Amino acid sequence: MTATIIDGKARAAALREDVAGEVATLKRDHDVTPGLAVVLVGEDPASKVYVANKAKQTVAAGMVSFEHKLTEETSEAALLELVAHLNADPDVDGILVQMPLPRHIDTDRVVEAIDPAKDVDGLHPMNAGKIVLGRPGLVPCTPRGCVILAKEAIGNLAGKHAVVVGRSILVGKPVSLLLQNENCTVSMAHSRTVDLPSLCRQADILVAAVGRQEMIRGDWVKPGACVIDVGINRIPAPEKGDGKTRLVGDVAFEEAVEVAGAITPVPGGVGPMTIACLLANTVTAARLRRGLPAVDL
Ligand SMILES: Nc1nc(=O)c2c([nH]1)NC[C@@H]1CN(c3ccc(C(=O)N[C@@H](CCC(=O)O)C(=O)O)cc3)C=[N+]21
Repeated sequence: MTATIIDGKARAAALREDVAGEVATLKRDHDVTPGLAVVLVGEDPASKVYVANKAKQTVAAGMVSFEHKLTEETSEAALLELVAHLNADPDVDGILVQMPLPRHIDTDRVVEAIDPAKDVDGLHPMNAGKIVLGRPGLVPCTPRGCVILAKEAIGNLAGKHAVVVGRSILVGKPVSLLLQNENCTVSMAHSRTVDLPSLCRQADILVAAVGRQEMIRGDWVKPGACVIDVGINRIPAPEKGDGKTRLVGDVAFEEAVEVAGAITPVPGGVGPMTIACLLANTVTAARLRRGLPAVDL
């Protein structure tokens, strides 16, 4: 059996269309154009590419993009000052500070300085707390993308056993909570889990968010399971030419595709959903900030 490949690129394009429709409605009915500010500190090449993609897709959806590129040497105080400025700017509905930040900057302090109402990354403790409580709020983008893709593949998730491998603040923890809110039975696995392969084999939904290339093998996958691969690992690809690289996930795709019922590819799976969900959160933030009800996106 060969798994259905879950087309994250197509699902993300559909979500961006919905976002563009809501942006047009906001403009028509309320004369509001949502604005997203993205802050990049330093010269990390991968981050630069992501930030450029975010800006392009923000504009394509009809929103305004504000890009702030700061040097690697930027002080924490200067970054906090920029965040305060963006918090106060009425044209800014969403603020995203690209991670990772340089080592001399305290990431938690920066995240906590962002107005929770503008925290389109969903990382502020206030928004994290709302997920725990199952209350509506701004939800982290990659975890939300995982849930949307799982639903795309298997529909209602209620009663499914989801195994989440990885417990990071950015993905593992929030995706576990979102899956619980979808009425899954969730197991959270991590580096100290005993016999990880056999736990994974019990998963109807297997979410791989460890950041280790191809760690999850085909024989860890229950036949017919839905596999969501969050990993974005850039590895050398000498077959493509000198110095070239390619992306691989946390799942050994060629093995898992033979066993799973549905699987996300890397690239073209969760990655594009992350940016589409960021745009959706920006619309949600723009509405809520003006006392308008959130729309389902
Ligand atoms: N504050 C913050 N929020 C983030 O959401 C955030 C961040 N910092 N720092 C870095 C990670 C990483 N991230 C990705 C977004 C899109 C793709 C994506 O679109 N990937 C494409 C391929 C891109 C390529 O070819 O390089 C794909 O998987 O098909 C990947 C990774 C967001 N992150």
